Amino acid sequence: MKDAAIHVENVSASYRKNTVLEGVTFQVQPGSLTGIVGPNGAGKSTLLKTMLCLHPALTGSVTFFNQPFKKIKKRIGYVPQRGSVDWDFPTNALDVVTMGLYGQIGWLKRPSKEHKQRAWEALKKMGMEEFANRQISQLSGGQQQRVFLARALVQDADIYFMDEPLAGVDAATEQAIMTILKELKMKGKTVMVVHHDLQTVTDYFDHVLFLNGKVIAHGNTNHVFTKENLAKTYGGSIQWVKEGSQHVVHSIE
Ligand SMILES: Nc1ncnc2c1ncn2[C@@H]1O[C@H](COP(=O)(O)OP(=O)(O)OP(=O)(O)O)[C@@H](O)[C@H]1O
Repeated sequence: MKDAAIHVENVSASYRKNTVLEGVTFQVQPGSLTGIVGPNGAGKSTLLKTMLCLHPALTGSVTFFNQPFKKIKKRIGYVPQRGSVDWDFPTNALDVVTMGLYGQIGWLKRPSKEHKQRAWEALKKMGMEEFANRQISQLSGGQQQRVFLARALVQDADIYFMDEPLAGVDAATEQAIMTILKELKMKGKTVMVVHHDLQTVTDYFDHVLFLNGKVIAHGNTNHVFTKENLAKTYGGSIQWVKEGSQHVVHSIE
């Protein structure tokens, strides 16, 4: 067995007295594309934040390629939930993407022409080059999401965490983002994505982590994405609907 890209052991987290995560343990292999699913309030965003030291863990440990976050943070990319970002911050799309390079540039140094060129290329890859000089507050939600993806890409990380990158984007943006995520996986990168659309889990992800305060199930999508695990995770808040000859799952939260 290869060294785990991510090893989470017995992690618990809370907001004041409200325990949100309890005894979360799992390992993720390099080169996998994992969907994190669970109902609203299950702790999915908190899990990402705790792994990235943006929220304190009460217990447990998290390592990436056997190293703590602090030692390896330049190799980790994060796309936060769109709603958690201050989009009024006065900056343009190209500068947001260039920020993804600050680990390499150094915070007090100015980006070189080559850095700007790399940022521009990442924007281009996301089909956003014509918006390079546009203030981020003047982009649509899907365009903002593409800019954040470009920022993560330019970083050329080994591990990526993305919090609902597909929320509220149109079908074309969804396909563009999924193409990029599958390319990252093909290059051997490890990607974990918080995801809400249960219908696309089997198409999009090779692994799935069912979370509801604790890990309900985790593993290869073909083995783990079952009615039983969906019921254990969502309780009564899912429905099976007959579409043609198949039953398809819908979340009704
Ligand atoms: N900053 C905060 N202060 C207090 N409670 C919080 C805070 N952030 C989240 N919570 C609570 O922690 C729980 C888990 O929230 P979290 O955002 O991690 O869930 P989630 O699974 O990502 O939910 P969703 O699918 O709705 O985005 C919820 O009950 C939420 O109300």
